[in-house]
Amino acid sequence: MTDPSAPAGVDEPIVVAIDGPAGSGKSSVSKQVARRLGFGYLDTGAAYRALAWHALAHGVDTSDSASVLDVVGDFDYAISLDPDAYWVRVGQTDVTAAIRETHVTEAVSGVARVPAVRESVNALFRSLVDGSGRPGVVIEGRDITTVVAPDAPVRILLTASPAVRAARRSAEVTTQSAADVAEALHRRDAADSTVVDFLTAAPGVTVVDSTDLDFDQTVEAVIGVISTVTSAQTGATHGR
Ligand SMILES: Nc1ncnc2c1ncn2[C@@H]1O[C@H](COP(=O)(O)OP(=O)(O)OP(=O)(O)O)[C@@H](O)[C@H]1O
Ligand SMILES: Nc1ccn([C@@H]2O[C@H](COP(=O)(O)O)[C@@H](O)[C@H]2O)c(=O)n1
Repeated sequence: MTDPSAPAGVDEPIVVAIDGPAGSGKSSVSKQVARRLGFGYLDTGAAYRALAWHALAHGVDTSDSASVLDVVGDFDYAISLDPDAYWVRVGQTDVTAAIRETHVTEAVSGVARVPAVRESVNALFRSLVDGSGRPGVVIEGRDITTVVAPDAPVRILLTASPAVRAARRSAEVTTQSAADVAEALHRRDAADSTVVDFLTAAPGVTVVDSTDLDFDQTVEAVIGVISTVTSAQTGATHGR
């Protein structure tokens, strides 16, 4: 993602890397931050979800790594980085809504724990950021601050208490009981956190805890972190 020989700030977008557990607000907050700043928005979880959808469509057992790898070859994935026109496609099929369905959410952790899958999608994420054509990109997921863009100028761990995250997710889901929603959310975090650590901030990563913040306050908090970091860098560039 970083070409050290390129003059800073000329061609490369400013990368805002955001990680956090399920239901912490990564996608909704990142999308709004991107809108406010005129940046692109990259939802990395969508790639894992789309691959899980693709594997299920081929009748694959997503807990079996070898079977998952069998269907990676014809996984034709595309995603929009426009926060006002978000879509996800596999081949000619728009899967934007389908990848949020419960059966896909339940299968996604199996796909995400395959190392070759992670390497492949991480390379894709970096090329999407580089080719965004935007002054910056907000990219969110689980390992963005640590693996995908560890050298990003802005790195944030967005978190909230488990109870608050479960309550927010439960408010969105009408087809399951609150207890079932909470259980599924915590089960997915437990599975995912065996692969990457998104519960503790890596060195240099700023924590934004939205437990006691509403949505707008959380967006402001993230924009505040971005402003602080970018103005400090501008000051350093100008010798201040
Ligand atoms: N600070 C906040 N206060 C209240 N609601 C919030 C806040 N942040 C996010 N939300 C709401 O919480 C819900 C979950 O947020 P979102 O889907 O963005 O989380 P996420 O971290 O991307 O989850 P997942 O990883 O499961 O996709 C959404 O309905 C969102 O609008
Ligand atoms: N950087 C990432 C992003 C996501 N995952 C996996 O994808 C699943 C779905 O992510 P959402 O953000 O859309 O909920 C998530 O549960 C992880 O299994 C990942 O591994 N790394």
